Amino acid sequence: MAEVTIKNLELSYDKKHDVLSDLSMKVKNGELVSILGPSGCGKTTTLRIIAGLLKPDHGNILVDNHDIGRTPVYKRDFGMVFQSYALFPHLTVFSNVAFGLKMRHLSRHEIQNKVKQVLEITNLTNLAKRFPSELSGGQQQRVSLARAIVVNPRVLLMDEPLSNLDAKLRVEMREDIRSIQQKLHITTIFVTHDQQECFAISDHVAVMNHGKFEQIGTPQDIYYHPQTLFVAHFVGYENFFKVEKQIENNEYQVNHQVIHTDFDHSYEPKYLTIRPNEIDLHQHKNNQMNEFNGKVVNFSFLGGSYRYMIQTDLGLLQVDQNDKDKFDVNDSVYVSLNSQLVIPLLK
Ligand SMILES: Nc1ncnc2c1ncn2[C@@H]1O[C@H](COP(=O)(O)OP(=O)(O)OP(=O)(O)O)[C@@H](O)[C@H]1O
Repeated sequence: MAEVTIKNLELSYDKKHDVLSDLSMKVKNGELVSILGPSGCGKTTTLRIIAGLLKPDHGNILVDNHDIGRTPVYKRDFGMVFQSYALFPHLTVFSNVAFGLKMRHLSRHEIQNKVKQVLEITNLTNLAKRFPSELSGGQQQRVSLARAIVVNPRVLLMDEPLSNLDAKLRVEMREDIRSIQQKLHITTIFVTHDQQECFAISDHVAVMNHGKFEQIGTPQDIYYHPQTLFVAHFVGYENFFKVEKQIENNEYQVNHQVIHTDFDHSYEPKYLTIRPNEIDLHQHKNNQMNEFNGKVVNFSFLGGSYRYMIQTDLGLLQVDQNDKDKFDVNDSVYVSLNSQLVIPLLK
Protein backbone atom coordinates (compact mmCIF):
# COMPACT_ATOMS: atom_id res chain seq x y z
CA MET A 1 0.00 0.00 0.00
CA ALA A 2 1.28 3.38 -0.94
CA GLU A 3 0.56 6.90 -2.06
CA VAL A 4 1.50 7.64 -5.67
CA THR A 5 2.25 11.14 -6.94
CA ILE A 6 2.69 11.95 -10.61
CA LYS A 7 4.46 15.27 -11.10
CA ASN A 8 4.65 17.25 -14.35
CA LEU A 9 5.13 14.24 -16.64
CA GLU A 10 6.06 15.00 -20.23
CA LEU A 11 6.77 12.61 -23.05
CA SER A 12 7.18 12.72 -26.80
CA TYR A 13 7.86 9.54 -28.78
CA ASP A 14 9.27 11.37 -31.80
CA LYS A 15 10.74 14.38 -29.93
CA LYS A 16 8.43 16.62 -32.00
CA HIS A 17 4.87 16.07 -30.78
CA ASP A 18 4.02 15.90 -27.08
CA VAL A 19 2.06 12.74 -26.18
CA LEU A 20 1.93 13.77 -22.52
CA SER A 21 2.29 17.32 -21.28
CA ASP A 22 2.48 18.56 -17.70
CA LEU A 23 0.58 15.62 -16.24
CA SER A 24 0.14 15.68 -12.47
CA MET A 25 -2.07 13.85 -9.98
CA LYS A 26 -2.03 12.18 -6.60
CA VAL A 27 -3.46 8.76 -5.74
CA LYS A 28 -3.95 8.37 -2.02
CA ASN A 29 -3.21 5.23 -0.06
CA GLY A 30 -5.82 2.54 -0.80
CA GLU A 31 -7.65 4.59 -3.42
CA LEU A 32 -8.74 3.44 -6.85
CA VAL A 33 -8.23 6.20 -9.41
CA SER A 34 -9.23 5.77 -13.05
CA ILE A 35 -7.66 7.49 -15.99
CA LEU A 36 -10.56 7.98 -18.42
CA GLY A 37 -10.19 9.18 -21.98
CA PRO A 38 -10.68 8.39 -25.66
CA SER A 39 -8.43 6.16 -27.72
CA GLY A 40 -4.98 7.60 -28.31
CA CYS A 41 -5.10 10.30 -25.59
CA GLY A 42 -2.10 8.84 -23.71
CA LYS A 43 -3.57 6.58 -21.00
CA THR A 44 -1.37 3.53 -21.68
CA THR A 45 1.70 5.72 -22.08
CA THR A 46 1.05 7.19 -18.62
CA LEU A 47 0.61 3.76 -17.07
CA ARG A 48 3.78 2.47 -18.74
CA ILE A 49 5.74 5.37 -17.26
CA ILE A 50 4.33 4.68 -13.79
CA ALA A 51 5.21 0.99 -14.19
CA GLY A 52 8.77 1.87 -15.20
CA LEU A 53 8.45 0.39 -18.71
CA LEU A 54 8.98 3.80 -20.28
CA LYS A 55 11.10 6.77 -19.24
CA PRO A 56 9.46 10.23 -19.32
CA ASP A 57 11.28 13.19 -20.91
CA HIS A 58 10.45 15.23 -17.81
CA GLY A 59 8.65 14.77 -14.54
CA ASN A 60 8.66 12.41 -11.59
CA ILE A 61 6.83 9.47 -10.11
CA LEU A 62 6.87 9.44 -6.32
CA VAL A 63 5.77 6.59 -4.09
CA ASP A 64 5.28 7.67 -0.49
CA ASN A 65 7.26 10.81 -1.39
CA HIS A 66 10.28 8.85 -2.71
CA ASP A 67 11.20 9.44 -6.35
CA ILE A 68 11.25 6.05 -8.11
CA GLY A 69 12.55 7.37 -11.44
CA ARG A 70 15.70 5.26 -11.16
CA THR A 71 14.02 2.17 -9.70
CA PRO A 72 13.78 -0.60 -12.33
CA VAL A 73 10.42 -2.26 -13.08
CA TYR A 74 11.08 -5.40 -11.07
CA LYS A 75 12.05 -3.44 -7.97
CA ARG A 76 8.99 -1.14 -7.99
CA ASP A 77 6.86 -3.84 -6.42
CA PHE A 78 3.85 -3.01 -8.59
CA GLY A 79 1.21 -5.49 -9.78
CA MET A 80 0.07 -5.19 -13.39
CA VAL A 81 -3.04 -6.43 -15.16
CA PHE A 82 -3.41 -5.83 -18.87
CA GLN A 83 -6.07 -6.24 -21.51
CA SER A 84 -4.42 -9.43 -22.73
CA TYR A 85 -4.21 -11.96 -19.92
CA ALA A 86 -0.62 -13.02 -20.69
CA LEU A 87 -0.85 -16.27 -18.70
CA PHE A 88 1.67 -19.10 -19.09
CA PRO A 89 -0.25 -21.62 -21.23
CA HIS A 90 1.71 -24.65 -19.97
CA LEU A 91 1.09 -23.89 -16.28
CA THR A 92 -2.07 -24.59 -14.27
CA VAL A 93 -4.01 -21.77 -12.62
CA PHE A 94 -2.27 -22.60 -9.34
CA SER A 95 1.20 -22.50 -10.90
CA ASN A 96 0.45 -19.31 -12.83
CA VAL A 97 -0.50 -17.59 -9.58
CA ALA A 98 2.45 -19.17 -7.71
CA PHE A 99 4.99 -18.06 -10.32
CA GLY A 100 5.84 -14.64 -8.84
CA LEU A 101 6.25 -16.14 -5.38
CA LYS A 102 8.64 -18.81 -6.68
CA MET A 103 10.70 -16.07 -8.33
CA ARG A 104 10.90 -14.42 -4.92
CA HIS A 105 12.14 -17.72 -3.43
CA LEU A 106 9.38 -18.13 -0.87
CA SER A 107 9.15 -21.50 0.88
CA ARG A 108 6.82 -24.21 -0.48
CA HIS A 109 4.63 -23.83 2.54
CA GLU A 110 4.34 -20.04 2.20
CA ILE A 111 3.58 -20.38 -1.51
CA GLN A 112 0.82 -22.95 -0.84
CA ASN A 113 -0.77 -20.72 1.79
CA LYS A 114 -0.61 -17.46 -0.15
CA VAL A 115 -1.87 -18.94 -3.43
CA LYS A 116 -4.70 -20.73 -1.65
CA GLN A 117 -5.75 -17.48 0.02
CA VAL A 118 -5.69 -15.47 -3.21
CA LEU A 119 -7.53 -18.17 -5.18
CA GLU A 120 -10.28 -17.95 -2.59
CA ILE A 121 -10.49 -14.16 -2.79
CA THR A 122 -10.65 -14.29 -6.59
CA ASN A 123 -13.11 -17.18 -6.60
CA LEU A 124 -10.78 -19.54 -8.46
CA THR A 125 -10.33 -22.34 -5.91
CA ASN A 126 -12.30 -24.85 -8.00
CA LEU A 127 -10.29 -24.05 -11.11
CA ALA A 128 -6.83 -24.36 -9.55
CA LYS A 129 -5.84 -27.43 -11.59
CA ARG A 130 -7.05 -26.17 -14.95
CA PHE A 131 -4.86 -24.80 -17.73
CA PRO A 132 -5.56 -21.33 -19.26
CA SER A 133 -6.93 -22.94 -22.45
CA GLU A 134 -9.64 -24.56 -20.29
CA LEU A 135 -10.86 -21.21 -18.90
CA SER A 136 -13.29 -18.53 -20.13
CA GLY A 137 -12.01 -14.99 -20.78
CA GLY A 138 -13.41 -13.78 -17.45
CA GLN A 139 -11.75 -16.64 -15.58
CA GLN A 140 -8.44 -15.96 -17.31
CA GLN A 141 -8.65 -12.30 -16.34
CA ARG A 142 -9.36 -13.38 -12.76
CA VAL A 143 -6.15 -15.47 -12.84
CA SER A 144 -4.15 -12.51 -14.09
CA LEU A 145 -5.60 -10.42 -11.24
CA ALA A 146 -4.77 -13.19 -8.73
CA ARG A 147 -1.22 -13.34 -10.10
CA ALA A 148 -0.84 -9.58 -9.71
CA ILE A 149 -2.10 -9.39 -6.11
CA VAL A 150 -0.51 -12.55 -4.69
CA VAL A 151 2.84 -10.78 -4.28
CA ASN A 152 1.26 -8.03 -2.12
CA PRO A 153 2.13 -5.23 -4.54
CA ARG A 154 2.39 -1.70 -3.23
CA VAL A 155 0.40 -0.47 -6.21
CA LEU A 156 -1.86 -2.20 -8.74
CA LEU A 157 -1.87 -0.94 -12.33
CA MET A 158 -4.68 -2.07 -14.61
CA ASP A 159 -4.84 -1.24 -18.33
CA GLU A 160 -8.31 -1.81 -19.84
CA PRO A 161 -8.50 -5.18 -18.06
CA LEU A 162 -12.13 -5.76 -19.02
CA SER A 163 -12.15 -4.80 -22.67
CA ASN A 164 -11.97 -8.38 -24.00
CA LEU A 165 -15.03 -9.48 -22.02
CA ASP A 166 -18.69 -9.36 -23.04
CA ALA A 167 -20.98 -6.71 -21.53
CA LYS A 168 -22.47 -8.86 -18.75
CA LEU A 169 -19.12 -10.25 -17.65
CA ARG A 170 -17.58 -6.77 -17.67
CA VAL A 171 -20.12 -5.64 -15.09
CA GLU A 172 -19.53 -8.73 -12.91
CA MET A 173 -15.75 -8.44 -13.13
CA ARG A 174 -15.67 -4.72 -12.38
CA GLU A 175 -17.65 -5.34 -9.21
CA ASP A 176 -15.22 -8.12 -8.26
CA ILE A 177 -12.21 -5.90 -8.93
CA ARG A 178 -13.65 -3.14 -6.77
CA SER A 179 -14.51 -5.45 -3.91
CA ILE A 180 -11.09 -7.18 -3.95
CA GLN A 181 -9.32 -3.81 -4.20
CA GLN A 182 -11.27 -2.49 -1.20
CA LYS A 183 -10.81 -5.67 0.81
CA LEU A 184 -7.04 -5.59 0.30
CA HIS A 185 -6.88 -1.77 0.37
CA ILE A 186 -4.48 -1.70 -2.60
CA THR A 187 -3.69 1.66 -4.20
CA THR A 188 -4.87 1.14 -7.77
CA ILE A 189 -4.62 3.04 -11.06
CA PHE A 190 -7.14 1.80 -13.60
CA VAL A 191 -7.11 2.84 -17.26
CA THR A 192 -10.32 2.76 -19.29
CA HIS A 193 -12.22 4.55 -22.05
CA ASP A 194 -15.55 3.38 -20.60
CA GLN A 195 -17.29 6.07 -18.56
CA GLN A 196 -19.79 3.80 -16.85
CA GLU A 197 -17.12 1.31 -15.87
CA CYS A 198 -14.90 3.95 -14.34
CA PHE A 199 -17.73 5.70 -12.48
CA ALA A 200 -18.82 2.37 -10.99
CA ILE A 201 -15.49 1.49 -9.41
CA SER A 202 -13.46 4.66 -8.82
CA ASP A 203 -12.84 6.90 -5.84
CA HIS A 204 -11.53 9.54 -8.23
CA VAL A 205 -11.46 9.92 -11.99
CA ALA A 206 -8.84 11.77 -14.03
CA VAL A 207 -10.30 12.67 -17.43
CA MET A 208 -7.56 12.80 -20.06
CA ASN A 209 -7.58 14.66 -23.37
CA HIS A 210 -4.58 14.88 -25.72
CA GLY A 211 -2.07 13.97 -23.03
CA LYS A 212 -3.43 16.33 -20.37
CA PHE A 213 -5.75 15.85 -17.44
CA GLU A 214 -8.75 18.08 -18.14
CA GLN A 215 -10.44 17.43 -14.79
CA ILE A 216 -9.81 15.27 -11.74
CA GLY A 217 -12.63 14.62 -9.30
CA THR A 218 -15.02 12.11 -7.82
CA PRO A 219 -17.29 10.32 -10.31
CA GLN A 220 -20.13 12.57 -9.06
CA ASP A 221 -18.05 15.75 -9.62
CA ILE A 222 -17.22 14.70 -13.15
CA TYR A 223 -20.78 13.67 -13.99
CA TYR A 224 -22.66 16.58 -12.42
CA HIS A 225 -20.03 19.35 -12.53
CA PRO A 226 -17.97 18.97 -15.70
CA GLN A 227 -15.74 22.02 -16.11
CA THR A 228 -14.79 21.84 -19.77
CA LEU A 229 -16.46 21.23 -23.10
CA PHE A 230 -14.45 18.05 -23.59
CA VAL A 231 -15.37 16.53 -20.21
CA ALA A 232 -19.04 17.52 -20.56
CA HIS A 233 -19.24 15.96 -24.01
CA PHE A 234 -17.47 12.81 -22.83
CA VAL A 235 -20.00 12.29 -20.02
CA GLY A 236 -23.15 12.79 -22.10
CA TYR A 237 -23.91 16.51 -22.25
CA GLU A 238 -25.21 17.39 -25.72
CA ASN A 239 -26.37 21.02 -25.88
CA PHE A 240 -23.53 23.54 -25.89
CA PHE A 241 -24.03 27.31 -26.03
CA LYS A 242 -21.17 29.70 -26.64
CA VAL A 243 -21.38 32.60 -24.23
CA GLU A 244 -21.33 35.96 -26.09
CA LYS A 245 -21.26 38.09 -22.96
CA GLN A 246 -22.24 38.23 -19.33
CA ILE A 247 -25.36 40.33 -18.75
CA GLU A 248 -25.81 40.06 -15.00
CA ASN A 249 -24.24 37.91 -12.36
CA ASN A 250 -25.78 34.63 -13.51
CA GLU A 251 -27.21 35.72 -16.85
CA TYR A 252 -25.41 35.18 -20.11
CA GLN A 253 -26.08 36.17 -23.70
CA VAL A 254 -26.18 33.22 -26.10
CA ASN A 255 -27.11 33.67 -29.75
CA HIS A 256 -28.70 37.06 -28.83
CA GLN A 257 -30.87 35.30 -26.21
CA VAL A 258 -30.50 35.26 -22.44
CA ILE A 259 -29.85 32.11 -20.41
CA HIS A 260 -29.90 32.13 -16.64
CA THR A 261 -27.89 29.64 -14.58
CA ASP A 262 -28.23 29.07 -10.84
CA PHE A 263 -25.32 26.70 -10.89
CA ASP A 264 -22.62 27.76 -8.42
CA HIS A 265 -19.44 28.79 -10.25
CA SER A 266 -16.47 30.96 -9.54
CA TYR A 267 -15.16 31.35 -13.09
CA GLU A 268 -16.14 33.21 -16.21
CA PRO A 269 -17.77 30.59 -18.44
CA LYS A 270 -16.97 30.23 -22.13
CA TYR A 271 -19.90 27.86 -22.70
CA LEU A 272 -23.11 26.75 -21.04
CA THR A 273 -24.45 23.21 -21.35
CA ILE A 274 -27.40 21.05 -20.34
CA ARG A 275 -28.21 17.36 -20.78
CA PRO A 276 -30.97 16.38 -23.27
CA ASN A 277 -33.02 14.77 -20.47
CA GLU A 278 -32.90 17.92 -18.37
CA ILE A 279 -34.75 20.11 -20.87
CA ASP A 280 -38.52 20.20 -20.51
CA LEU A 281 -40.58 20.11 -23.71
CA HIS A 282 -44.15 21.41 -23.63
CA GLN A 283 -46.89 22.62 -25.93
CA HIS A 284 -47.98 25.82 -24.17
CA LYS A 285 -46.08 28.85 -23.02
CA ASN A 286 -45.53 28.89 -19.25
CA ASN A 287 -43.76 32.28 -19.09
CA GLN A 288 -40.87 30.70 -17.18
CA MET A 289 -37.28 31.79 -17.04
CA ASN A 290 -35.13 30.10 -19.74
CA GLU A 291 -38.19 29.30 -21.85
CA PHE A 292 -37.82 29.42 -25.64
CA ASN A 293 -40.15 28.58 -28.48
CA GLY A 294 -39.15 26.14 -31.20
CA LYS A 295 -40.17 23.66 -33.84
CA VAL A 296 -39.70 19.88 -33.91
CA VAL A 297 -37.25 19.05 -36.72
CA ASN A 298 -37.16 15.29 -36.19
CA PHE A 299 -37.22 12.64 -33.49
CA SER A 300 -36.08 9.09 -32.82
CA PHE A 301 -37.24 6.44 -30.36
CA LEU A 302 -34.70 5.60 -27.64
CA GLY A 303 -36.79 2.98 -25.83
CA GLY A 304 -38.90 4.50 -23.03
CA SER A 305 -38.23 8.02 -24.33
CA TYR A 306 -37.84 10.02 -27.54
CA ARG A 307 -34.90 12.16 -28.61
CA TYR A 308 -36.23 15.31 -30.30
CA MET A 309 -34.25 17.78 -32.39
CA ILE A 310 -35.79 21.18 -31.75
CA GLN A 311 -34.94 24.31 -33.76
CA THR A 312 -34.95 27.28 -31.36
CA ASP A 313 -33.51 30.79 -31.16
CA LEU A 314 -30.65 29.24 -29.16
CA GLY A 315 -29.87 26.90 -32.06
CA LEU A 316 -30.70 23.23 -32.60
CA LEU A 317 -31.39 21.50 -29.26
CA GLN A 318 -31.45 17.80 -28.41
CA VAL A 319 -34.22 17.03 -25.94
CA ASP A 320 -35.16 13.67 -24.41
CA GLN A 321 -38.76 13.34 -23.34
CA ASN A 322 -40.60 10.31 -22.03
CA ASP A 323 -43.40 9.05 -24.24
CA LYS A 324 -46.33 10.50 -22.26
CA ASP A 325 -46.44 13.65 -24.43
CA LYS A 326 -45.65 12.75 -28.00
CA PHE A 327 -44.77 15.48 -30.51
CA ASP A 328 -44.54 15.32 -34.31
CA VAL A 329 -42.28 16.90 -36.89
CA ASN A 330 -43.18 20.60 -37.44
CA ASP A 331 -45.08 20.87 -34.12
CA SER A 332 -44.61 24.22 -32.43
CA VAL A 333 -43.29 23.66 -28.93
CA TYR A 334 -41.63 25.40 -25.97
CA VAL A 335 -38.45 24.26 -24.28
CA SER A 336 -37.55 25.15 -20.69
CA LEU A 337 -34.01 24.88 -19.34
CA ASN A 338 -33.94 24.34 -15.58
CA SER A 339 -31.53 27.06 -14.43
CA GLN A 340 -30.09 24.80 -11.73
CA LEU A 341 -29.06 22.28 -14.37
CA VAL A 342 -27.49 24.71 -16.82
CA ILE A 343 -23.77 24.08 -16.28
CA PRO A 344 -21.20 26.84 -16.91
CA LEU A 345 -18.01 25.54 -18.58
CA LEU A 346 -14.60 27.12 -18.14
CA LYS A 347 -13.39 26.27 -21.66
N1 LIG B 1 5.78 3.21 -29.16
C1 LIG B 1 5.19 4.28 -29.72
N2 LIG B 1 5.81 5.00 -30.66
C2 LIG B 1 5.25 6.11 -31.21
N3 LIG B 1 4.02 6.56 -30.89
C3 LIG B 1 3.33 5.87 -29.97
C4 LIG B 1 3.87 4.70 -29.33
N4 LIG B 1 2.96 4.22 -28.45
C5 LIG B 1 1.89 5.06 -28.53
N5 LIG B 1 2.11 6.05 -29.43
C6 LIG B 1 1.18 7.17 -29.75
O1 LIG B 1 1.01 7.93 -28.56
C7 LIG B 1 -0.34 8.34 -28.41
C8 LIG B 1 -0.90 7.84 -27.09
O2 LIG B 1 -0.96 6.41 -27.14
P1 LIG B 1 -1.51 5.56 -25.90
O3 LIG B 1 -1.37 4.12 -26.25
O4 LIG B 1 -0.86 6.03 -24.66
O5 LIG B 1 -3.04 5.99 -25.91
P2 LIG B 1 -4.30 5.35 -25.13
O6 LIG B 1 -5.05 6.51 -24.57
O7 LIG B 1 -3.85 4.31 -24.19
O8 LIG B 1 -5.12 4.71 -26.34
P3 LIG B 1 -6.03 3.36 -26.39
O9 LIG B 1 -7.23 3.65 -25.52
O10 LIG B 1 -6.38 3.29 -27.84
O11 LIG B 1 -5.16 2.25 -25.90
C9 LIG B 1 -1.08 7.82 -29.64
O12 LIG B 1 -1.15 8.84 -30.57
C10 LIG B 1 -0.20 6.69 -30.13
O13 LIG B 1 -0.31 6.53 -31.53
